[in-house]
Amino acid sequence: MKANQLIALLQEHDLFRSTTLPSDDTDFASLAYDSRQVSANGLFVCKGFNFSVDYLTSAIQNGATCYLAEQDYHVDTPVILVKDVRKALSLAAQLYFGFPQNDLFVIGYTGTKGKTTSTYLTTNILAHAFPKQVAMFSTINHIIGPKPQDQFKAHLTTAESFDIFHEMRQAVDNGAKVLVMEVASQAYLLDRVYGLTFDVGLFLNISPDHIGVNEHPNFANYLFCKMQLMINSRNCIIDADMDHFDEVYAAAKVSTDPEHIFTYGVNPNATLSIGNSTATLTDSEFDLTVHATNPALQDLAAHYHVAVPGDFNQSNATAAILASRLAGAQVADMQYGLANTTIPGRMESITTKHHGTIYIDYAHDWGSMNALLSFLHTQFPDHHVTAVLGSTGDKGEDRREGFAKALNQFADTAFLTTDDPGHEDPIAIAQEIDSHIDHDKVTTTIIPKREDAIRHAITTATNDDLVVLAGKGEDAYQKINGVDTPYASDPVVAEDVIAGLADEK
Ligand SMILES: CC(=O)N[C@H]1[C@@H](OP(=O)(O)OP(=O)(O)OC[C@H]2O[C@@H](n3ccc(=O)[nH]c3=O)[C@H](O)[C@@H]2O)O[C@H](CO)[C@@H](O)[C@@H]1O[C@H](C)C(=O)N[C@@H](C)C(=O)N[C@H](CCC(=O)O)C(=O)O
Ligand SMILES: Nc1ncnc2c1ncn2[C@@H]1O[C@H](COP(=O)(O)OP(=O)(O)OP(=O)(O)O)[C@@H](O)[C@H]1O
Repeated sequence: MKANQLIALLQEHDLFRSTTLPSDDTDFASLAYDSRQVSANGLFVCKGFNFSVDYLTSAIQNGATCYLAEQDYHVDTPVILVKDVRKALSLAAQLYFGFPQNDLFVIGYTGTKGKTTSTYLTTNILAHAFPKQVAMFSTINHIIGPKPQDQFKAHLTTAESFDIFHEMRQAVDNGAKVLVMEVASQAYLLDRVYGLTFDVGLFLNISPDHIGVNEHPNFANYLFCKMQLMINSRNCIIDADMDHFDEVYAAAKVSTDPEHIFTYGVNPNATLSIGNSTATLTDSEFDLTVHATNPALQDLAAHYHVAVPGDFNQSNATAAILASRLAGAQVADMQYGLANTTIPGRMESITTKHHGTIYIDYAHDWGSMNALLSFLHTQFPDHHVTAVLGSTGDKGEDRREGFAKALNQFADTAFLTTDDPGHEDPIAIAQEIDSHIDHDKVTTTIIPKREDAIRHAITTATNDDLVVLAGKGEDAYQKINGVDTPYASDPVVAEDVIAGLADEK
């Protein structure tokens, strides 16, 4: 990467301040933001809340011949000074990896809930339409090519900019033509996708979450960050039924012609309206009606079967239908993809012989718990609903009252237990949830050990009961005192309990 090209790009974005490089003809052999990843003749980027000048010293020892930063650290190495280092890192990564986004149709999902589910649904539709050409960056894992080694676990919902463009380059080199990715609000807060224009940006919903230390200072900032996806997308897709719809639509209109803004939902005025919806305990079906003259959308008026239950998953599926049409998929691809996708830890179900239906679901805030329990309560009003849940320690304290609110409305029994307590006492967290419970409506029992709570819930459930194991999905750990402590995972514990029940044999 030539220094003069980087400087020109930074100037274009009004980010460049000055440099002490002796010549702007310098050619960097590598780029890194972690001192441990620096190699010979590298450019090292100094950023981060916990940045230490020691990292710069060790980067220089490891081969950095220049650093890029917001301040001069007065080390005997040339510097490129910039106004905003996170934005500069994103641009430098795009230049270094040859702007891989230009060879991809990039679809980005934001929303408080449903990003992972919709990303999986879209990926599977597109994988049917364009085999071996679809990359995916989700909270659960990343796919950057068709070989087994091209799939790996994710660390963040949206990775650091350098890693995004690095993986995009690898995906393109492995033959990808489309990328489906999750865009967390933090991605805009921390400029992880700065300078990236999405071909399609989807806004699924918003409810208060991720507000606090190291996250957003308030809801307005959370909404503002999420809305940046609309401003940075060539086509926008928005849930017509969501809170703050008008603000999100207005953000989309800032940079996108209304012809390229699409809406969906049960709302009869949406571009795609969901109707004739039917649900079983384990899946659902619906029809779509098209309210647009755009000829490219007309055949989407069809019948769809989704292999995951929940009315919210019909919304996620419809978002995926619109996004995959814009990427070129046919209705047959959509019908196939939706009918054949399950998402790890999202509305996974186990049907027992005598202990009802068990759901393993990642619901871990009021919005998701409310969506899940209200769906079960409304669709299956005669069934007894039991929930097993805790609430995370060290963050999201208001979730505790939110869970109680959802339980009071839609559950009959709750086993309150441990869920990533961090540095807090899980029993105290459970008691806090319990303090907001209306005990005339919900019977609660606090059982600290999660495995025991699941065992009690399943063992005491009878034929038509619905048992929700909420919050952990397929996580095989509990975050306790800063350590990811091994935990078998909810589905494994549930299967184990069922296997041990005499009447299930
Ligand atoms: C508050 C926050 O979001 N921090 C993220 C941010 O950290 P940062 O840039 O401040 O960097 P830092 O961790 O302080 O480290 C300082 C710098 O020193 C470097 N370093 C460090 C050690 C060393 O030996 N040498 C060295 O050079 C590091 O590479 C880094 O560049 O950038 C890092 C990647 O460069 C992220 O790993 C880190 O995420 C932390 C772990 C995190 O937990 N983030 C959460 C809040 C988050 O981002 N969540 C969202 C949303 C999830 C959702 O929607 O549910 C997500 O996208 O996952
Ligand atoms: N469209 C939706 N509206 C409300 N709740 C939803 C929706 N889609 C999924 N959920 C609920 O939210 C849970 C998490 O879903 P998913 O993992 O797809 O969302 P996410 O946006 O990736 O979440 P997170 O940011 O917490 O990782 C699901 O297990 C389900 O209970």
